[in-house]
Amino acid sequence: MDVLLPSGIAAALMVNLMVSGYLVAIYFYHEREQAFLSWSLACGCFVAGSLLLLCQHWFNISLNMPGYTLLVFSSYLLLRGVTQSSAEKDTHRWILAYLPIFALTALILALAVFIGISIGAVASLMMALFFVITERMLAKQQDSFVAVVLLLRILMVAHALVMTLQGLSYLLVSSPTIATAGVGQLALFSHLLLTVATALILPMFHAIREKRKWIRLANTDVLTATLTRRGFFDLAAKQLTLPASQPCTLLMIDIDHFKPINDQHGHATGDLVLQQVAKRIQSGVRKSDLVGRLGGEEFGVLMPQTDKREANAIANRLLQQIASSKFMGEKQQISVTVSIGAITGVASRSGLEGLLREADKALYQAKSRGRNMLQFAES
Ligand SMILES: Nc1nc2c(ncn2[C@@H]2O[C@H](COP(=O)(O)OP(=O)(O)OP(=O)(O)O)[C@@H](O)[C@H]2O)c(=O)[nH]1
Repeated sequence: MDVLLPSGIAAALMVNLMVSGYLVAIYFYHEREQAFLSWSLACGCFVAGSLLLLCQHWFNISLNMPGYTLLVFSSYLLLRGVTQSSAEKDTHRWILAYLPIFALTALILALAVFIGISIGAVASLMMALFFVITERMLAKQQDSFVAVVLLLRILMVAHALVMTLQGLSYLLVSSPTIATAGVGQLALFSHLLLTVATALILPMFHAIREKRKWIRLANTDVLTATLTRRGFFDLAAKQLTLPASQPCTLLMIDIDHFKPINDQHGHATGDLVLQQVAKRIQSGVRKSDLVGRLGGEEFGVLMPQTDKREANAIANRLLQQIASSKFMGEKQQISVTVSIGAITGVASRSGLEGLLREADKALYQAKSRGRNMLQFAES
């Protein structure tokens, strides 16, 4: 055991140093994405903490406090990297955000020493807690179904269990035994596995998230936060591959006499009205319906599993809600109406192009019949 543990530690330290360098390289390559710096620092802190704990045996001085503080802090940094990677934008300057946790960790460990509890036990249990929280953070994310993330979550849970076991063994066994040394080796092996898997998986996990974020941004209209024309077409085409018997309805909604609003009140007021009408449309349909801005003041709504009767009720309610609302312009309140062209078809049989053509014709009829009305296309 005595021979195995130091060589195991040496291997763990070297792997951690290499992974730390690898992650810091990715940090610079990814335009200083904070998550990679946190993960790199996590490995660095693990190495520094372990070295301090080893040094105290060689130089016969107590370095338990800084050593264990760094080890606990390294597991916090892993968690921090996961939250940074899932946030749209990390607003904290990292050094300021990290300091309180570092100080708190040191304080808790000092308290443990003060009341005579094993510092190794408290540190191990705190690390287990951070691994559990990290696993929970990963589970909450939309991408949790990705196999690689699932593997990472399993490793987090396994490592949390090993750290808990180590913490309990420190608590229950007062002097080192073969059993505690065995748990120590298990913890080291588990840590190595986690570090290597983390180094392999986290960049991939981050790349998947980034790709999804960019796709979402590319598909979202900046002004109205509805889908862009392209996003609407992409998602609608997917929706229309539903089972053959499912009815679906497409609405084309166009604001009436929008040009005079721009001309009289200015483009900024026109933009405000567009935003508010878009919000009204979104809140008037189900979350599962697709709402997109197909042109300047024209919106498309695809409602899966919606027959003509239901669509009629929804569209008429939208007409009535918009006509009775006052929309805030730059200086005054504005009233607008919309015209709606609609078509109900059978999902898999109706191509999107065909539905759009028919709904557009119906919209044209609604406009020419006087506006502020709903017109269904003959299906
Ligand atoms: N403020 C603002 N105006 C826009 C935007 N996109 C398009 N428009 C304006 O929307 C107006 C559309 O005018 P038209 O197509 O003539 O239609 P309309 O005046 O609404 O008349 P009808 O549709 O026939 O009732 C044009 O003046 C465009 O400049 C935008 O993003 N913001």
